[in-house]
Amino acid sequence: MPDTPPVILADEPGSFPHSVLAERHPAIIRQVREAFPYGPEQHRALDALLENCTKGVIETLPVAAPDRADWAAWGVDEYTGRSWFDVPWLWSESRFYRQLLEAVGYFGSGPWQGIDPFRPFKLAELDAPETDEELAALDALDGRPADEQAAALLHGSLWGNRADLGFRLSDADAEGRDAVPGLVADDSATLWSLLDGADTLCLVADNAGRELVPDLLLIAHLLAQGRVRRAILHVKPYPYYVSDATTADVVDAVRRLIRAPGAAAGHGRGLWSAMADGSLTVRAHPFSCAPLPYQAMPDDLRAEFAAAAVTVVKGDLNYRRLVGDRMWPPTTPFAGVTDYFPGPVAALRTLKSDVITGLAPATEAALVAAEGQRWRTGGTHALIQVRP
Ligand SMILES: O=P(O)(O)OC[C@H]1O[C@](O)(CO)[C@@H](O)[C@@H]1O
Repeated sequence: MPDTPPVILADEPGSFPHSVLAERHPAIIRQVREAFPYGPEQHRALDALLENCTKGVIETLPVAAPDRADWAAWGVDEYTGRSWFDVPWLWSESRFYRQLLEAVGYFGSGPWQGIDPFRPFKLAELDAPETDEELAALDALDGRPADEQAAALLHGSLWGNRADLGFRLSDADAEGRDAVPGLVADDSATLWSLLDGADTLCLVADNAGRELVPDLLLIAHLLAQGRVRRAILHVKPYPYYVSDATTADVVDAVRRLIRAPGAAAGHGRGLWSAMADGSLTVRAHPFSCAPLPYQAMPDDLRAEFAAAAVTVVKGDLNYRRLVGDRMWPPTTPFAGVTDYFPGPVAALRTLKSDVITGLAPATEAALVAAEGQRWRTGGTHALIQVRP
């Protein structure tokens, strides 16, 4: 493991992490409030959270909260009573989403129990004309050679990460902006060598909607072609980071595929059967919503990743958790910072935060020359990095 820089905090005004806590989180509260006919109790709690998350300190969860023990294990005693801006950014962001669920009664015993506050946004994405277009493109792909199909589906899954609802709240133009040289690292040949004839693929999903659909299509293709025998799809046990996929979102996405005209429906039916016969399994491990890097993963999850031919980790947040949420020099080897991971691991991510490793010196120099440091957070670049 190379020399380790400190974890990222959000205490520097003008920095990206600071803007997430100071601007993005209040914007998310406003959007959620507008999307539901909540009662006075939820409105009061959302008001309190709005005040607390920018000016207050981290508070405890109610005694009856079902995940109090998890949070105790994840360091809540150390951080309670401290400003949101002074604790590790990874920790404060996760806690914010947990407190938002508390405010809307997601974990309570009342009528709002289990109501996903982000569902309207996720469903709007599934119903968007862009989703129709992406699914229609599958018809043309169907007659192409298997390798070409696989490469297109891998890139669909990768760039699907750009369609991230939380991201768009604060950078509405990001999706349409020109992607200067797209891929800043491309280990896809190594990824294919790990996938070919693999027994088990673990895919750690990120966002629902327009990212989960291509993730599922990639899995459907790999299973149908017999490239992998089984796939395990890790989703979040509860709503998180606005658009992160839960089991309910998997169901919505598979049903969306089945309803679509053309080739998409066949993939949807294939996924439905794969879930029925166990060749596709969905897992929702509590650690998937933990405010900690994967290096701190519990033994049962470690054993699961160790047994996979490769674990594909999707998205920006999972990348931060994979390499540690630290300002590594960009040329720090990816293999070094992931050497703790219990099996082969691949990251598929568009760049939406400062964290980056594994760049060639010439690539970093070209990015800086063209864009200063904007390439780190703009969502216009992507990477496929693999540690076999
Ligand atoms: O959906 P993703 O790709 O994990 O991105 C999450 C986004 O949220 C952030 O954590 C900032 O809030 C960034 O890492 C990223 O922009």
